[in-house]
Amino acid sequence: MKSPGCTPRHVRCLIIFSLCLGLTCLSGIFHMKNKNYRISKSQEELLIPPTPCHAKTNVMFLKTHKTASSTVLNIMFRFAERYNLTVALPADQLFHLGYPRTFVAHFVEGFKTIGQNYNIMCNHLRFNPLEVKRVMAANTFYFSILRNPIPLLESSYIYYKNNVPAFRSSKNVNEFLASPTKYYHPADYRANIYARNIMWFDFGYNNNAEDDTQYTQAVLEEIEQNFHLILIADYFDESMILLKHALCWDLDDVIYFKLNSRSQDTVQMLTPESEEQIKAWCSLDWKLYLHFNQSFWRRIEETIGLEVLQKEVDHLRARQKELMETCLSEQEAVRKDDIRNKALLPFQSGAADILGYNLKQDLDNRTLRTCQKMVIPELQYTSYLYAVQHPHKKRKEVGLPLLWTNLQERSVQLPVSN
Ligand SMILES: Nc1ncnc2c1ncn2[C@@H]1O[C@H](COP(=O)(O)OS(=O)(=O)O)[C@@H](OP(=O)(O)O)[C@H]1O
Repeated sequence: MKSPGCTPRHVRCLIIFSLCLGLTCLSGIFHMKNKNYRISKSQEELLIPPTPCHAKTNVMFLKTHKTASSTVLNIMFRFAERYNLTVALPADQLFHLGYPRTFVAHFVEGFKTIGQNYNIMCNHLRFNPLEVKRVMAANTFYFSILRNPIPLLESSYIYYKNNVPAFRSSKNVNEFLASPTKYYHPADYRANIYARNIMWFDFGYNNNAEDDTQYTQAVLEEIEQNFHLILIADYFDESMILLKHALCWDLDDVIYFKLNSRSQDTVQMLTPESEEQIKAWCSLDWKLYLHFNQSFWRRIEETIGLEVLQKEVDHLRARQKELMETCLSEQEAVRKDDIRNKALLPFQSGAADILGYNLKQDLDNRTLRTCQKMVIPELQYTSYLYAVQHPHKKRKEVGLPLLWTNLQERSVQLPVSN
């Protein structure tokens, strides 16, 4: 017996409708492959399909100093190349966006013609939200990275030993910290920024301000409003996983080789007194770090959870190891004098021996290109991207041999030496 109103035409409609529904579900499943999905517990329990997310391509990274930020810049540049994105690069011969001057839009190459159409911004600058917003699209994701001020100050001391008056005039980092005001003179304010609360300064605030609770609280709140995410360099791998989720990127987008690190013999041991002194001398940075270290772990607990985090960190490390075995002659960074290809020599500064990498000799062209991008230091990569994006401008000079010729910059794949 047929149910009322169930004519052959209705049956055909029902079959067509079911087919469409099936196809829609199937296409959804294929589309989901290799993408990240935020699955909340309730969704899991109810077996509701997770909401897909789309990789964010408008991203601003505030590159703070001595915080593993060169490694992050390398990740950002590789991502920009992968998706053919426009990077807000420093104008003319500069390698930073006007630092230490407060950022203004015209520090960006091509701003007058390109306007508010840049996708990625990640070279050093002193943050100034209104001017950055003139360059970056309205839906831009803002993030930055902080490091424990104790190892950070030691790192700064060695790296800026010759440039910063307060460091130059002291014998070593412990002597400086025993009585910082003896070496840190207010008259040298500009040249001394790396010697006190450098992260506070990079975020655009006064690094010599009085540590007053109301003021610091207001600054922390403002940073929370301006940035979607603050990473912690001391938990770099965990940071990369959190970033990957926040941006809906693939794991391979956040695989990295550590860049801009020092040889162990150029690291000075801090005394316990010096460590305590840093917390007081750089109390603004100390507060900044404590606050965002706490929110970093809270964010992990509220989003991916510690268990998933650990699994993904393990994946990241396994993939990194695999890539190191593919790319590198030695399975680690080497001292500056041991870097064979001088085109891959990182910028050297102060009393630090900044390490770099040697690539394997017999890599095929495609692998070689991938490996070169993993190890190319910040200045060389900035100069290269600038030449690609602004072919009619004079190339930024690094003073080292070129890794890629001009032809290759126009994406012509030719055999290259490593
Ligand atoms: N992945 C990862 N994890 C942890 N730490 C890392 C990582 N990558 C770089 N580094 C360390 O960061 C220091 C360099 O920081 P920056 O690249 O920000 O320096 S710079 O301001 O751009 O010159 C430098 O610290 P020091 O070696 O203590 O000087 C690097 O060793």
